[in-house]
Amino acid sequence: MSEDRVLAGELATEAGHLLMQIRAESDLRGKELGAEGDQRSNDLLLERLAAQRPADKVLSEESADDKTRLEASRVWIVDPVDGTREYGTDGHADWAVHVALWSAASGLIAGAVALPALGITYVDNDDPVAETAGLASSPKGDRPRVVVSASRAPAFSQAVADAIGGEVLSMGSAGAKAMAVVRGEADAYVHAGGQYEWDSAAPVAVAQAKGLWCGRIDGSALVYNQDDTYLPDLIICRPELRDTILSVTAS
Ligand SMILES: Nc1ncnc2c1ncn2[C@@H]1O[C@H](COP(=O)(O)O)[C@@H](OP(=O)(O)O)[C@H]1O
Ligand SMILES: [Mg+2]
Repeated sequence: MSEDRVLAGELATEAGHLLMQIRAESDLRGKELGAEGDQRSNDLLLERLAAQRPADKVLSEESADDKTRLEASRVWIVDPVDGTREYGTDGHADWAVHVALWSAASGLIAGAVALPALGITYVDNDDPVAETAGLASSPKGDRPRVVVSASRAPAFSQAVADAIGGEVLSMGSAGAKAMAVVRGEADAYVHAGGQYEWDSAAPVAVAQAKGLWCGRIDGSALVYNQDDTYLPDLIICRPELRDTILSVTAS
């Protein structure tokens, strides 16, 4: 495995441990716990990246945007807590830490998504993934599942599910939803209406490495390290579902 990939996995896992510890020891809940977790996870990730990859730039949800990244050859794109709302709510495992590495030459070249409450970190290699029960409430049945945001589901969610003869499943966190598809608990993750590069970079790096199709809802490619980091929609799905899903979302 590349050293960058190993580092991405270590950092996401470490930040996840810190977040679990904060959640266990703190009296804070809700937005306040989310803010505390965001800040301390961000501090850890920035400190470790500065020490281990001093020449690289960082784009983080929780840091001021340093635009020198636009001329950089390597940029780490991190989300210290994805699914902040769920992190702040007892009983939720659908939150994640995202660490991705983008290069000017090749786009996303490393990515890790930690699901700390499940004790799993996924990295963008081609290791087989166990279809263990994780975030979905019941075992997957015969019908395909489309996983969508619990709070901001796209208007076309049900139409996508109908098109593939399946059902809609709600869950928090872009990373958790993408990993549900990686694990086989869902068949597609669709989103529209708003998101940023850090929400999808690491999940997409992992999903692509596991053979899933990733793109925008109009079928175009997801492009990272842009001046405007708004990247409002995406699809992550089993490749054989791509055309059917796009026939709904692209129209
Ligand atoms: N309409 C929207 N506008 C901006 N960000 C959005 C969004 N819908 C979802 N997101 C972001 O995408 C991530 C996953 O959302 P969801 O859990 O609803 O699927 C969350 O990241 P954060 O938790 O890092 O803020 C959330 O803020
Ligand atoms: Mg996020």
